[in-house]
Amino acid sequence: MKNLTVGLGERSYPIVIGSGILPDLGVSLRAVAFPRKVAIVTNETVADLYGATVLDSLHRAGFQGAVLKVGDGEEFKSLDTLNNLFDALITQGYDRSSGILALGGGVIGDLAGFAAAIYLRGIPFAQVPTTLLSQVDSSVGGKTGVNHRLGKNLIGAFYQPRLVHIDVATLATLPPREFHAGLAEVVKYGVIRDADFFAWLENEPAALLAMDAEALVRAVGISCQIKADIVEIDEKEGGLRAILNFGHTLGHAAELLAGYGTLRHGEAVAMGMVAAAAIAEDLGLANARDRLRIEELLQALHLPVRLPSFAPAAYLEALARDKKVKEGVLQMVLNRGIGDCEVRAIAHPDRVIPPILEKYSEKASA
Ligand SMILES: O=C(O)C(=O)C[C@@H](O)[C@H](O)[C@H](O)COP(=O)(O)O
Ligand SMILES: [Zn+2]
Repeated sequence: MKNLTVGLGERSYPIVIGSGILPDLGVSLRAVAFPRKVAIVTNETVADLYGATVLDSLHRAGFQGAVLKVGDGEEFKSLDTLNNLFDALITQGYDRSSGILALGGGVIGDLAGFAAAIYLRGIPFAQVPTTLLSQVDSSVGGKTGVNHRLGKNLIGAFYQPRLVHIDVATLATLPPREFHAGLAEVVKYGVIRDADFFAWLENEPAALLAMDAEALVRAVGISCQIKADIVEIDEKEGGLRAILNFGHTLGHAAELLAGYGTLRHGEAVAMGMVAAAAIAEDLGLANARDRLRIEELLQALHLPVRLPSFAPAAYLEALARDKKVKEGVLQMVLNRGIGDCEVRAIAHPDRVIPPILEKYSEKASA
């Protein structure tokens, strides 16, 4: 078991990581003085798998929990779903002395976190992520929100949870595609911040793919520690935090163009990382070997490495709405070799992106 802290002064919170620790959730909530009345936001699938364990753990620790279900899938990360959730919270009498607990993957965490941020102007919130992607990434750092039809995560708030409680044993019930998608964000941490971690991933794909508990706790722990270190320095993405967006610039565009729910977020990030590494290679920040190591590791982890073949103009239009655009100029996170990165202004995406799509999209490899 690992205990980490995201140090944000009065808003600091623990990340508890272990295998088989879901029944201890109530104890963790008690330790952070979480409100007694808890709305457990989840979906049908996760409720069937873990609802009873969570309710039992909460009751044993003296909490009063009730399950509120939302739809399953990225297409439900919307203002409509949020509104339905507010209907339930209001009609079921959740007040300022209540808390919201997100039980599920990234969609649930982002949606429930945003609900907690704005319901009654903010009530306490806890993250109990059950997918790899949410365990290593979205449950930590306080990015909450929903998608807009014109772009991903365009509506949201920074709102930190009081607790992140991670049981890697929940990953056993994930569909393989979902598990593999989460590994993309794990690889991301190695590329942007930790060459040794990247090398360990290259050596241990089998242990990870076999969901060895020790390997999982290690991978989730290192990922969360890297993320916590970055968030502590730059909570609201004024600068450094943008590096967590490595692979996301083209990745978000691909998700949007394919239609939300078609690509898993991690799959799109995997494709986007290879494309970003190719741009880094063209600019002399990294070499072909670095790009190949990233590509080979992603493939070993069963991830796709070529972007879907949409018209370059469609990609450019989506990129123009990227949240990292500053005064009209696209900013991309590019790797400096392996284990380091920087944010670069791309003054002429119309010159940089089409040749990359030419080489790193599905059409190119057909
Ligand atoms: O926490 C962050 O900061 C990240 O950028 C992590 C990303 O992996 C994650 O996908 C995040 O939701 C992207 O946020 P966005 O602001 O680029 O939409
Ligand atoms: Zn991401």
